[in-house]
Order: sequence, then C-alpha cells, then structure tokens
Amino acid sequence: MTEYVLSAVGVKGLDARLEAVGLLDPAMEAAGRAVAAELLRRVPAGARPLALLAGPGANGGDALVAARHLLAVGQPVMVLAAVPKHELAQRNLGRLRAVGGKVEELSAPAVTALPPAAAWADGLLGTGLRGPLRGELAEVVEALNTRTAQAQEPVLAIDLPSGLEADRITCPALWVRADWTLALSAYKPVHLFGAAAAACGDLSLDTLALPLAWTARQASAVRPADAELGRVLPHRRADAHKGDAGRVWVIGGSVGLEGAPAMTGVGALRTGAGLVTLHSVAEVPLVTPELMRTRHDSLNDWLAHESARPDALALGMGLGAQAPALARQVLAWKRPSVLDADALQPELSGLGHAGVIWTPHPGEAARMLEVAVSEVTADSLGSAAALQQRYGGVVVLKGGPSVVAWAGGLSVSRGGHPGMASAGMGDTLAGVLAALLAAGLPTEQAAQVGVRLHARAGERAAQRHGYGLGASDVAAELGRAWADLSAPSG
Ligand SMILES: NC(=O)C1=CN([C@@H]2O[C@H](COP(=O)(O)OP(=O)(O)OC[C@H]3O[C@@H](n4cnc5c(N)ncnc54)[C@H](O)[C@@H]3O)[C@@H](O)[C@H]2O)[C@H](O)CC1
Repeated sequence: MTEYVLSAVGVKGLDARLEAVGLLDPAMEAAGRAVAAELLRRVPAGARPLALLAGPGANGGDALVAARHLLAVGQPVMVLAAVPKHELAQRNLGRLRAVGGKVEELSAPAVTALPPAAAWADGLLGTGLRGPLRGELAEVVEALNTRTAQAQEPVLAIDLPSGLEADRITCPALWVRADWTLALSAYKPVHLFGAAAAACGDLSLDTLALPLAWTARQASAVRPADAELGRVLPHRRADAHKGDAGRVWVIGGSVGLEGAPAMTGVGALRTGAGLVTLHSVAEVPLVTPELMRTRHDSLNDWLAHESARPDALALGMGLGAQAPALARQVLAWKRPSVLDADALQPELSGLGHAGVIWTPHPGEAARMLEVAVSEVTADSLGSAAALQQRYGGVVVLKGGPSVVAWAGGLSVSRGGHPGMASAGMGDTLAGVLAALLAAGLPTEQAAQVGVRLHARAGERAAQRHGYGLGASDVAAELGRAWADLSAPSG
C-alpha cells in the first residue's frame, strides 16, 4: 500500500477534517487499539503488567485507549496520566476508569516507584510537542530513561518518542529512549531521516483506517509501495531486439577517474539497456565486454559534431571541470538525460527540461543550492523541492532514504542498506536511471522506480555479501531486484 509522509501541520489539518465529521474519536480509538495490539505482539505474554504513560494531549489519549483495550483482553496494566488538556484524552480517561482501570497521577517519582513492567508505552507527547521538553514532563522522561535503562524494560513510543519533534530529524538533549515506535496515520520526517529516525528504534505504521485520500491530501510526500512501482517497469516483447531495449550513452571519466563511467554502464546494462556506449577522454577499463567504449580526444568537439542521438544519456561521472559545459550541450538536445556528479553545478540552474533527472548527494545538493550541507540534510524534502524548482526536471536527492522531487510532488524511497554508502554506488544508480529513461518511462516514474530498484538490489547484495558493499555487488543484483519489484511478496 502507498504510505504517506505528514508534517506536524499536515497532522493538524487531517485531525481538523476528522473532527469536523466526528471521526477524531474513532481515530483515537483506532490508535489506542493499534498500540495495544503492538504491545501484545512485541511483548511475550507473562505475569508482569504493562506500564502506560499518558501526557495531557491526544498522544496521552491514545495511551488511555490502549490501556482499556489491554484490560479487555485480560492484560494487567499500570497507568500514570497527566491531567488531560485534550477533550478526547479527558473522555478516554473517564472510559478507562469506567471499565475498572486504575490510573495514578503522572510524576517522575511515580515512574521510578512503579513495580517491574514487561514494557512501557510512551504516550507523553506526540506531534503536538514544540521545542525542548519543559517542566514536569522533562523530569518524567529523565526518570523513565534512567529506570528503563537500569531495569532493561523495553519502551514503545506512541507515534513518536516524546521529546522528538515530528518535523525535526535531529535529537535534542532529552527524549524518550524508545526501542520501538508505532507511527500513527502516516510517517513523519522524524521517522525517516537522520539521527531522529535511528532514535525511533524499530518502526511500524498503523494508518488508523482513515480515508487514504484525506491523508494523501495533507501529505508532504508519498512513499510508494513496491507493487505500485513494479507496475511501471517496462516489459520486453518476445520479439524484441537490442535496438528496442534502449541505446544509452554514458559520458564521463577522466584521468584517474576512469572507473566511474564503467560502473554507470554496468548499471544501465543490468537494468536492461540494449546498447550501452561509454564516451570518455580516458581509457575506461573493460569491466565487461558487453559495454562499448569510445575514446575521444575532445568530448566538446565530438558533441559539437555528433548528429546521432541516444535514447537516453548519463553525463558527469568522473568527468571533471568540463562537465557543466558538456552538460549544456546535451541539455540542448532535449533527450532524456541523467546529470550526475561533476555536472551538478549552480551554473546549470533553470536548464533542466522534462526529460532530465539530476542526482545529487547532499554535498552536491548543497553546492547546487549554495547552502551548507547541514541545511540540506536538516530538511531533505524541502531541499529536494527547492532543487527541483531551481533546476527543473526531476531531482533525486540521494541518501538513506532518497527523495525524488518533480513538479507535482515528492516521494521518499523505501529500503536500501547502510553498506551502500560506498564509492561508485551513485554511478551505478545513474546507469539504472538512464536505462529506464531509454526504455521510455516517464521521467518521474523512472526516477522513483530506479531509486527503489537500486535500493532493493542493495538489500539483496547485503544479504549476500554482508556489510561492506561494492557498487558491482549491487549492480549484479539488479536483475533479481527487478523480479522482486515485478512480483512483490507483500
Ligand atoms: N491523525 C492522527 O495521526 C491522529 C493522531 N493522534 C494522536 O494525537 C497526537 C497529537 O496530539 P496533540 O494533542 O496535538 O499533541 P500532543 O499529545 O503531542 O501534546 C500536546 C501537549 O503537549 C504540550 N507541550 C507542547 N510542547 C511541549 C514541551 N516542549 N514540553 C512540555 N509540554 C509540551 C502542550 O502544551 C499540549 O498540552 C499524535 O501524536 C497522535 O498520538 C490522535 O489520537 C488520532 C488522530
């Protein structure tokens, strides 16, 4: 199923719409039921009770509903709750008491004094948190962290660990050290990016049975499912010949950086391109004999006189200082193009046409936007959108996860593996994207499915090779990744 990414403002908009039609109460009921089910799934049934902490807002309301659902199945609970400020938290405190649930006042000493717990649910603060934790809730979180670390009691964060902010990807001084997080209705940036994503621990999502179109309307980005992406992959006809499968040119390499275009070429071949030619001033190594190599004394002269055109091209990998000038020439051809590495320069701003994919990593994105790298990584969605507006075409902002930006929206890629942070990985991706463009995929689809294909190949390569992954290991898995996306298991 397609998943969505919501900002804190997006959650507010969604909640307002739910409230207007009387669906906020059922949404909190669904949230609490999902929290109860998640605790029962994660914690082996035993004699110890589960401890639930309820803050003053709707996040606390979720914890109170969860406690009621746990009691309903005979699971003992211990509940500490703040005085509710949210009307539905108030209502659910009453409902819990009405079914015999015992609730004590929330305080740091009460957290420390509670008998041993099988696990904790952190419903202190969710998307309503603003700024660093203040007052008594800060003391409660300190007490909880100390206690759960000493007693080795696991913690499930409801929606997000209290102390983290929904839209912030960095961790403040104090937040709930969660083992697991159950995101509600949709992911937030905190769940997906940076140190905050790691602080969420093992992540799951419950969409609360909300109308998907309502969530989609408030979303800042989509997170497409493999099945959805797999549907756009091209199919080769039984009588296809190599010319039908796409002619890709790779323009890159320079002395000392001869390998980069070769890796792009392999990425394109393994993604089904029929004919791949590497054009370089350097002696590109013969990594596989299926790749054609043409050495030029001057790429500039060659491009100026060349009348043939490929179905798609990738330019920039290891190309050096001449890359922007060469990029200008090929951009004027209006052919489907992937611009990577040395071609990612501010002087090309505004030159992207509908067939272009720009593929910066955060360092290159910072150069293109003329900002610090930390500004790019602090807001990958905003940075990808800004790049798209400034450069045109489609942008793939690479990272864990990668973000794809096009004129109509943003998407966040699933999966991948940390071992993919190694040299040559981006070169291979450029080849994957060029092959998909050469096969005729619309640019934004090629970008989204190509990024996921590459990430899936990385996951498979990690299973086979372990932690240290080379770009060639990933390229070798592209065919199997393709099969996975064409027939996903879930
Ligand atoms: N559509 C959905 O996803 C639904 C999610 N639900 C849950 O609702 C919360 C968000 O609830 P909200 O009431 O807006 O906010 P919080 O519970 O996070 O807390 C508000 C509360 O916090 C106080 N506060 C704010 N900043 C601080 C701070 N720095 N230090 C201390 N206290 C702070 C503020 O004063 C308020 O009192 C979402 O996360 C989900 O868990 C719904 O249940 C269903 C729909």
